[in-house]
Amino acid sequence: MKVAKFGGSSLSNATQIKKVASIVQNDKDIKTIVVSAPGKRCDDDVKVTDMLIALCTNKIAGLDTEEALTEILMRYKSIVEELSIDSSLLDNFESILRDYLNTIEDNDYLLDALKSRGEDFNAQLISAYFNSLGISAKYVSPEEAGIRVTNTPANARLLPSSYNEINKLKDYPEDVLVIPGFYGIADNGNIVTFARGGSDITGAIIARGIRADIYENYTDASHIYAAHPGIIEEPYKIEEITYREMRELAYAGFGIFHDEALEPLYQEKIPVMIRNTNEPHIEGTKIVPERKLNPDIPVIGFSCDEGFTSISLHKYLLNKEIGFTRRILQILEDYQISYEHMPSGIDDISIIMRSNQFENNNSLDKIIEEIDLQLEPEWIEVEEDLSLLFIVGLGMARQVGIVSRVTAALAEEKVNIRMMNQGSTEYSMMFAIQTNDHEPSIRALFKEFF
Ligand SMILES: Nc1ncnc2c1ncn2[C@@H]1O[C@H](COP(=O)(O)OP(=O)(O)O)[C@@H](O)[C@H]1O
Ligand SMILES: N[C@@H](CC(=O)OP(=O)(O)O)C(=O)O
Repeated sequence: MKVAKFGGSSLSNATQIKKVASIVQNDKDIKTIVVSAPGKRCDDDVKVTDMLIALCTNKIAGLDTEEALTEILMRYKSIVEELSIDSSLLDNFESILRDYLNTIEDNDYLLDALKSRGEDFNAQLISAYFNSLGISAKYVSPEEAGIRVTNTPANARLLPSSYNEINKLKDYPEDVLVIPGFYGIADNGNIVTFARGGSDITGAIIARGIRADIYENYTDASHIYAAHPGIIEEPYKIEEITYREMRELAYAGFGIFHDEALEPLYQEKIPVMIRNTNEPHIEGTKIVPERKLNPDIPVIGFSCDEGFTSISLHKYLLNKEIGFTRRILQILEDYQISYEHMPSGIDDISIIMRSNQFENNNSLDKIIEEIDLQLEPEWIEVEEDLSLLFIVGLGMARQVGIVSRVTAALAEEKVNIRMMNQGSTEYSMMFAIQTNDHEPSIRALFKEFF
């Protein structure tokens, strides 16, 4: 039994939805599908999720919402008309959006409720379309499926007790269940979304809950490649990759699969196939607990993510000062900031954080002030335009000379390594670099290792 998740690129218009129907018709093992909101139809298009966010932003700013609302409804109208399904669905979509805009007072919950409709409306219309083709399908809302989550807007976490309820989906008599991705229901009834790209998370949760044999993640790429295909023209196709390797790469830039989606699958050892809706005959990349193919190649992929800020501080005899790190972390906690890495030397320490946490507030300045006041360092330096580069591969463990190959390749491109980190498991190395070195670094490493 399979769970298949179709991403926004696979559902961007009626033509794409027809391809999805054909995949489902040709594979009787697919019993449940999880769907995203319509994605971009071309490079300069806008995802429905982003249109819904814009609608909410206008509402909160007290601006006119009619134009944004109409544009969203037009996206669905064009799909409904081309698929020749009952157009009364559209009236229902409109009244739901209007109802949310008029009744939800808290801005964070309004945003999540509106965002969730992208996937919810798509699931309803896809289910209707499947039935019109003679596929016995049922739309199942996350509430009915039992996806219970924490009451943390835009950052839902599944309540583990949900799995028992989700398991009951196996008993539905229909051939295919169609479940909207990206959100769950909090105990007080609020709609709460996962992080952006979170339909992968719903897919993984459903796969785990019903103990699927395989979780297929359909997108617009036939494989996971060793480096971002937008940077390397003909990247190496990965046939098999382990959960651990994928976790590291997905964390920093491999946007093809959400890093939070691996955890539920890893727990039940459910293999993941990355497949292409436009080329369903290609088998794609398999994410597995242990890989049998190419166990000895040292590096399996490189990823790089932009948007990091570091605070570095220096103080003579810092290493002797008991509680120094704890006090820094306490300051971060006071401002609700999470950190990603903390490279250190005997007299200096750096804290690397995602910069988007400082958007729309001046907490970075306040944190620096607070550190200065409480810890009295000799100097503090802030860098706001950092990227984190990851070199990943289980085969790197116990191999001598990998770091020197990496640093030599980066040196040749005149990339200045600002900080570096390697965990004791030796399957991942992190280098902090300046953002304008992102693409040259990936190209240099690809040339060195593939
Ligand atoms: N290493 C990689 N291998 C393949 N695709 C990648 C990689 N890194 C990033 N991508 C990008 O991920 C995209 C698919 O993810 P996404 O746009 O979220 O798809 P969907 O809308 O189907 O969920 C691909 O089009 C590709 O540009
Ligand atoms: N639609 C949501 C969730 C999602 O997973 O989308 P996609 O499959 O297009 O990455 C978003 O844009 O964040």
